[in-house]
Amino acid sequence: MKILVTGSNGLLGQKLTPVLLNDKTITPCFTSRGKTVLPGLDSVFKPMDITDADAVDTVFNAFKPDVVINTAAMTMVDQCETDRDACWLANVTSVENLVSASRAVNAHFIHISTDFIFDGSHGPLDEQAQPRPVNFYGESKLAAETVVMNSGLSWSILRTVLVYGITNDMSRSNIVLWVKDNLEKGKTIKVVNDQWRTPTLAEDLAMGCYLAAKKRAKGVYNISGKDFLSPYDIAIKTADFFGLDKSLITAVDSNTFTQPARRPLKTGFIIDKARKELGYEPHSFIEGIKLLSEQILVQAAK
Ligand SMILES: NC(=O)C1=CN([C@@H]2O[C@H](COP(=O)(O)OP(=O)(O)OC[C@H]3O[C@@H](n4cnc5c(N)ncnc54)[C@H](OP(=O)(O)O)[C@@H]3O)[C@@H](O)[C@H]2O)C=CC1
Ligand SMILES: Cc1cn([C@H]2C[C@H](O)[C@@H](COP(=O)(O)OP(=O)(O)O[C@H]3O[C@@H](C)C(=O)[C@@H](O)[C@H]3O)O2)c(=O)[nH]c1=O
Repeated sequence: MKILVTGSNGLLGQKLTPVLLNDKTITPCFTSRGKTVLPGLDSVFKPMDITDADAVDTVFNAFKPDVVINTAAMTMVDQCETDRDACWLANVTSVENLVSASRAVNAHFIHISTDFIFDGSHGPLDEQAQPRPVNFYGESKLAAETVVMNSGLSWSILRTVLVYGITNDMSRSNIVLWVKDNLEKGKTIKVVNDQWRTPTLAEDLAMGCYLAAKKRAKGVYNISGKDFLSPYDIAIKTADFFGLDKSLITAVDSNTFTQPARRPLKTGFIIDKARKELGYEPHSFIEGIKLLSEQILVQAAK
């Protein structure tokens, strides 16, 4: 099975890499902008900017993937709110490019989506929940889902939530590392206690992608963690785990703590469908940060 990955330098992309390399029945092609950030990948890496339709067509026609896993996106939610053209180009126009190239080689298309397509009025949500985005990033990701659903391809849409983990040279941080970093520096942080998520270990999301690819699963699947937590809960559990000073964490609500882009209040996913149909089973949040802490130690020892 030939699998092409987009955004392979990202958090999910870097976690997908060893999973696919470990399965000798898979011939991978990892792609992202510029050079690969992972050592030893040159023979299975191709630079590919997904907003460049010609580049996408050239790589697809040469590799002829059986399955495509599209992890690439503009994921800085606040930047998406202000730079809407760049957001739409990366998150929607690019998906049109990838879908068109996938059609030419009849590939199964796996697209990664988000809880931010929902309005946060209630949660946790199953796959039938009605989308209503409250920020532009969410609008772009919902538009991308529509492109995929109307593509005529065999497709999976995997929705996830608040991904955390650590890799080399990440283009964005995540809540666990942000909390740990600030508390280690003795900085106070204000953290919301009225937003709700099911935070997702990047390794679990990568496994969900792998399971969907192996089965060429058709339809929408929620692939997230299984603990329903507020960012404040996440911060406290992170501080407890790493033995950091919890008094530096102040609980606030979303009226007092605002970001340029609105966040949906209550999301989080029900993952029963992925469990039943894909055999997906995530780590608990505590198991996840334990794994992350072990990786931090390994990185520090290098
Ligand atoms: N992180 C999260 O909390 C969540 C993420 N998701 C979704 O999961 C997917 C993966 O997210 P995650 O790995 O965390 O995000 P990252 O930001 O870590 O990775 C995204 C990758 O996409 C690449 N990319 C962006 N634009 C292009 C382009 N034009 N051409 C090629 N590559 C491009 C980036 O490249 P570069 O490194 O050069 O910037 C980056 O490596 C995304 O689709 C995101 O919307 C959904 C819910 C939660
Ligand atoms: C920076 C910050 C965040 N928060 C809260 C807000 C939010 O609920 C949570 C994470 O905020 P961030 O801005 O770090 O992350 P955010 O941009 O909300 O993360 C989103 O990323 C995109 C890609 C997705 O698809 C979403 O699922 C979601 O994971 O932490 C605070 O309470 N205080 C703070 O100072």
